[in-house]
Amino acid sequence: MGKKSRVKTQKITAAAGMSPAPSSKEMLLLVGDLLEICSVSQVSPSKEWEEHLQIRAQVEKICKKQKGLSVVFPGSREDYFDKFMSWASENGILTEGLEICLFPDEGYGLKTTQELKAEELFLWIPRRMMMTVESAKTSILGPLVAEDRMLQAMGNVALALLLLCERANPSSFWRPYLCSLPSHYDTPLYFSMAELHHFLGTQAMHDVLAQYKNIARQYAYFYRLAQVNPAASKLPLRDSFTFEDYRWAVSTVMTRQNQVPLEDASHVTLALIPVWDMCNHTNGLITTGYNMEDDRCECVALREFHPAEQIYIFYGNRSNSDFVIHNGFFYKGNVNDRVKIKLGVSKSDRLFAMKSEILARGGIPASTMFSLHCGEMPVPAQLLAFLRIFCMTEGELKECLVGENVMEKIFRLGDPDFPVSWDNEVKLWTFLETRVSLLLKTYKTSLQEDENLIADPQTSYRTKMAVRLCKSEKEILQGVVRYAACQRDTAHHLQKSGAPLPSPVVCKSTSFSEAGRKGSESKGEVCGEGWNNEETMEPRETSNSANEMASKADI
Ligand SMILES: C[S@@+](CC[C@H](N)C(=O)[O-])C[C@H]1O[C@@H](n2cnc3c(N)ncnc32)[C@H](O)[C@@H]1O
Repeated sequence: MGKKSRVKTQKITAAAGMSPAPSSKEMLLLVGDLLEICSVSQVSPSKEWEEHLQIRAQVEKICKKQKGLSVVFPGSREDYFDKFMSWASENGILTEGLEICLFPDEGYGLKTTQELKAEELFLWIPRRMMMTVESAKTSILGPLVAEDRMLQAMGNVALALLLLCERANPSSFWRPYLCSLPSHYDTPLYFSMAELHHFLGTQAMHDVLAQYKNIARQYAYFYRLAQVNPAASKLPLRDSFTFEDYRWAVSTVMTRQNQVPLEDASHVTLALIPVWDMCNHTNGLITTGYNMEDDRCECVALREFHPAEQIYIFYGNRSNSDFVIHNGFFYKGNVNDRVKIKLGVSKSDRLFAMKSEILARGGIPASTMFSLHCGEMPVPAQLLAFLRIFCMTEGELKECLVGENVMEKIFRLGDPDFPVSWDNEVKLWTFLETRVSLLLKTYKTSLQEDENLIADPQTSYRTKMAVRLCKSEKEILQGVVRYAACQRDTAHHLQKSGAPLPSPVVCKSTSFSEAGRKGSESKGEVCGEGWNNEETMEPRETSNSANEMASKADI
């Protein structure tokens, strides 16, 4: 069926002037080499760029062979918006008062045609309209998911492959949705080498390169699987599965996925949620939840919106590095912005055993990534506790290990109001100031140079994004240096004046762990890191309270 419509979207195989489609054997060899290059683990930071060049060269070789083989829809996405919104409303999505509109900063988004009050329900999407990992299991992809451990463990990959299978099917139920999606993205997977270069020296660079490597490795793994596994014999991926296809599908999932509860609420699953995923991000609270009674995702207004205004939602507590790497945009004025910094107790430290024991009791690894935040309070409780332990004398360490109320003492280490000693305070703030000042020296450009590049109309959107990230990292780090110097001076002054240490009457803190973000854990040896964009919608009673939903949904 669908021969006629297939003509429109089917791949172009060896059209005039093009090289003939590569043989499966040839492709398997190229892809096998890619898998090998991408399977080297633990590359030292100084070698990561070199490794990336090697991966890129192999990917480019593959892409050259695959030129013209991807499925593309004719015309542009806006040609399909009317059909998409009609399909959505005919199938139970509440679209009344909503229009898709082009906005200068965020691309397409949702506009309200009516007055919306804060916390007013304006959009719902029934479960059957979502593309979920469960849809993948019951689709043509089902037999492969049932067989492959990697696909079972990585819902985001299953969703990406489902997108590609549905895109190749002219009679897909999802067609109006698929046609409405962007044809390309601004995630770093799409950056040219020249654009990527602007991440050099940033704290985000490692994650940018790791993302590319993971996706290239996944592509090689799943390309091979589609070719050799009998459970994949009926998949359109066997005839055509290009790197470009995978980069598109991964970026679609990465920039639009969300977690929703399963029907029986036992677990969560990943979902693409049509129409809702047209909403762009602003600072605020999560206002989307899952109504288990009506089995649908519901979204209430973050604040009041007037007719013709864009409706924004809040994507979650993410840094600009998260936004750039996983969503392909930089958000100016991000109140949750932060920079990662690696700190650890050296194994050659004479007091390593005591320090790591106290850290372990407080749930902090002896060596890990910490966050430095933007704003007035750049040092979170967990990092403060680490720094205090890191700088303790043997006597101070013993006090946290033996005696009464040691756990209370350990948890209090994250409380800025209760220093261990003035000497410890002076040491830890001096250490942080020095460490972050050194980090600032590794950046390749000055703030002024960044600003010039951003202001230059010749600079590409993607380059601007990388430069803005670089600039914001430096600004956060400069803020930390100023804060640490100020804290050090205050402690020094109090020490000199013989001020008594504040003594706690009631223990204020019970834990200094930072709220963990979903999706950052490693999900499999071949596939590496998750794509780190999903938020969770927890089951909830029918309610319009934005705050109630936010507290339940923002994990
Ligand atoms: C869920 S989609 C929203 C709809 C999207 N604008 C579109 O055209 O399909 C998320 C994407 O929208 C864009 N976006 C969302 N919020 C943004 C913002 N505040 N600034 C710039 N781009 C934004 C980014 O490209 C992001 O990957």
